[in-house]
Parts: sequence; structure tokens; C-alpha cells
Amino acid sequence: MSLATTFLGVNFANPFMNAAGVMCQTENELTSLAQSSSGSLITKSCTSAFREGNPEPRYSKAPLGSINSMGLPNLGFDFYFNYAKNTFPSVNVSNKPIFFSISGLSLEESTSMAQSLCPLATEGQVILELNLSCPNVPGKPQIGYDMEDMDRYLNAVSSVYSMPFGVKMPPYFDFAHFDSAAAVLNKYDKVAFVTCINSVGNGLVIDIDSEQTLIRPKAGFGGIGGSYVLPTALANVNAFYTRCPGKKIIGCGGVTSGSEAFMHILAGASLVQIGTQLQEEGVGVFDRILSELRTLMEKKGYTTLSDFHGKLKTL
Ligand SMILES: C=Cc1c(C(=O)O)[nH]c(=O)[nH]c1=O
Repeated sequence: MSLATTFLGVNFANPFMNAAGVMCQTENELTSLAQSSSGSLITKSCTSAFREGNPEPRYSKAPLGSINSMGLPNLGFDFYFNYAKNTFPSVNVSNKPIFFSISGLSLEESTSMAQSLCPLATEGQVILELNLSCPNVPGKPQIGYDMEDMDRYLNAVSSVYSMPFGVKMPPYFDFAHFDSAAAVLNKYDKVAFVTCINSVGNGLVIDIDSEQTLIRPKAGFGGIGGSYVLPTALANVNAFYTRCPGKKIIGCGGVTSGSEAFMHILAGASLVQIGTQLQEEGVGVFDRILSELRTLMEKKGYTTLSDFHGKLKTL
């Protein structure tokens, strides 16, 4: 039995990693992930400069998951670049790969960061995940919901970034949108993977006792994660798996146990990101879900991920 996999020509001990934004903002958090049982990790989406983010409380656990309106708080591009280049190699005891997430507030900012990151990628030290789906920066719509904007971003980044990279997508809810988003992604051979999904934007969770919202920013509106989003995450994984045959899919959304991880892989995910459950349980979640997935595979007679990857059956 092996959970090892190869992704973009890189070896992974297992398919699990954190979702960008979860437990990956500071050096301590990143090193805790580096030394966890995850197969890889990803940095908090960054902007060129340090960002404070939205006022607290901006994250809350909810009955079936979580809500967040963090507002893209991060330590700035240079911090994560230096961490990936200098610090990470010294703490990366299991030689796991690291992904680097960027989320500029403009096309120019994202393009500039991608250009600056490129040398680290050509040295094989990072894999870029371009975030086109942050739902929580006031006044900034999710780029992934504007197909022409997304095309412009991918064209600009592809023109300065010489390595394969991936895109963090918002959830879509309509076949016409799956088709149009996939058509844009398929224009770019350098887009080697698609991560589905980011949080389901602008949900509202209410506390019935206090009759209040759970978070402060945006009158309580925030990105929804956790079990609430599993069916939508699986649908987006499978929709882009079938529409982008030349690209890999990373699944994200609603993974709380080995069962949901199995579903994501069956739907077409090559790697699986864990967000809300990691936030709530800590890095021990990787040990638990690895064990649960092994048990499930054993019960079904599978010995490798490729035995069931992408093999979802329809009726
Ligand atoms: C990068 C900002 C994001 C944020 C955030 O920093 O508010 N929250 C999410 O659920 N997804 C994001 O992509």
C-alpha cells in the first residue's frame, strides 16, 4: 500500500497539503506544516507588501464548517520568498515540495510577483499557485468570475513566468461557467494544474442566541468552508478534471476524513488540500486522514492512488 504520488514531475510522499491561507501565514505555522505528516504545503496567498487584513473577528467555526473574511493578511512577498528559499530547506526534514500562493490586488502586482518568483521555481524550489478567487478584499471582485479578466491575468503571468503553474479557482455552479472557465484555462499550456475550490464566497452565518453575525468584516459576509461545501467542491473537481484533460486537479473543500479525501481523488483530484479541518484540528489531521484513507483503500482492495484516481462511475 502506497499513498505516494508524482505531480508535475515531483515526488510526493502523500497527496495531502494545507489549503492556502490555513496555518501558513507565519514562519512558525509554515515550519509546523513542514514538519507535519503532510505530503506538501502552501504559503499564505501574498501581496507585494505586508497586509494587516480585515478587523477581527474575521474567522469563525460554524456548525458544519467555517466562515472567514480575513482580508488577505500576509507578511508580504519578500517574507515568503525568503522563507521558501532560505528557511524552508533547513526545516524540511522529509524533503517535501512547497507551493507558493500569490494574490496581487492588480494584474500588474500579480505579474510582478510571479516574475520575481520565477528563479526559485526554475531551481525546483517552489510551485506557483496563482490565486484568482479571494472573496474577501472589499471592492475587489473574484477574478475567476470574470472570464476576460482571468484571461488577461493568465496571459500576463504566462508571459513572464517560464515554469508550469496552477490556478486557485472560485466555485462555479453552472455548466456554462464550467465550460467558459475551462476554455480560458485550456488556452494556457503553462497552467499545469487547477485547484478547486476556494471558499464559497459571501455566505452569512448567524448566531441565533446573540442574533448576531459570527464575524465582523463586510457585515458578517465571508467565505464558507468545511462540510457545507463538499458537494460543490467535488463537482468543480470533476467538472475541470473532465474539461481540462491536459491538466492536473488539486481538490480542496470539505475534507474532514479519509472518506472525503477518497471522494476528491475518485472525482479526479491528484492532490488534496485541507482547510477548515486543519484549522480546527491542527496538523494531527494529516496523520488521522492518512490512516483513514489507508484503511478505506485496504477495505476496497486498492494499493495505490492510481487504482481509483478519476474513476468515478456514473449511473
Ligand atoms: C487570499 C485571500 C483569501 C481569503 C482571505 O484572506 O480572506 N479567504 C479565503 O477564503 N480565500 C482566499 O483566497
